[in-house]
Amino acid sequence: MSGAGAAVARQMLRLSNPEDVAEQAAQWLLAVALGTEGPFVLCLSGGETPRPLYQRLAAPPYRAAFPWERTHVFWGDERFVPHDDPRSNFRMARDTLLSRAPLPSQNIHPVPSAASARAAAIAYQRELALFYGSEILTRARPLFDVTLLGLGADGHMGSLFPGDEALCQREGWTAAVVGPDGLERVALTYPALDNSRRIAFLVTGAQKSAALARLMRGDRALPATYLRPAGEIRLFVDAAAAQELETL
Ligand SMILES: O=C1O[C@H](COP(=O)(O)O)[C@@H](O)[C@H](O)[C@H]1O
Repeated sequence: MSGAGAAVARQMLRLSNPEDVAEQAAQWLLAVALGTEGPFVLCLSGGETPRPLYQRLAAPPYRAAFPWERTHVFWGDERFVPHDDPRSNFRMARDTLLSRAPLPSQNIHPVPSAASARAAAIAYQRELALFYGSEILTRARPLFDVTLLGLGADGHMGSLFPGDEALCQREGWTAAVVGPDGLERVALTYPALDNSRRIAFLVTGAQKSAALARLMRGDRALPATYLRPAGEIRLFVDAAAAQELETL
């Protein structure tokens, strides 16, 4: 696990439904992107939860207002499947956002295709280091301006699952992991995720309420409990996901 370290500022926005979550997250992302000088480096989450956010960013008013030409996108994790596979996190972002927004193609940095998940993880770390300009991360100059993350009902975030040995990785920025469903994946590890200026979780739906309550209780089995980014952690949460918080 990452170090327990000093407490990190967590701010939760409780919203009515997934559409409100997407709208508030889009407004916040736009404000952060416009307030960032030079390249705006965004690490995307996969799965289903961010779909409405990505669709919103690719539509008015965000499409015209967002500084796409200086935005670079990476992924916090990827399933080890071809980019065209319906399970691909790249494909979800491409279909909802990247094919619709005027983002220069050289600013899109998917987890590379490779012969194995391990080779993909190594190639992805190389791509990240090339972009960052160093193989050594410094918190004074974070790799990502914003990292988006989701929370699985089983408590995973990105492709870091409770109990996985990748949680103990202190040096490498990426890892090849196998999820509980047997699917191989490429995950960013704590060294990379923590090298974010800000982390934002999008958490919607009743099926996430137990995991969210565990996170807010500081459950030590949850990978998200150990995140220590350079700045804040923001949680955009809908009412269904928040329902178990009342019992805390
Ligand atoms: O497998 C994954 O799961 C999480 C959560 O996905 P969701 O569909 O419940 O939103 C996601 O954040 C991650 O990127 C993805 O690979």
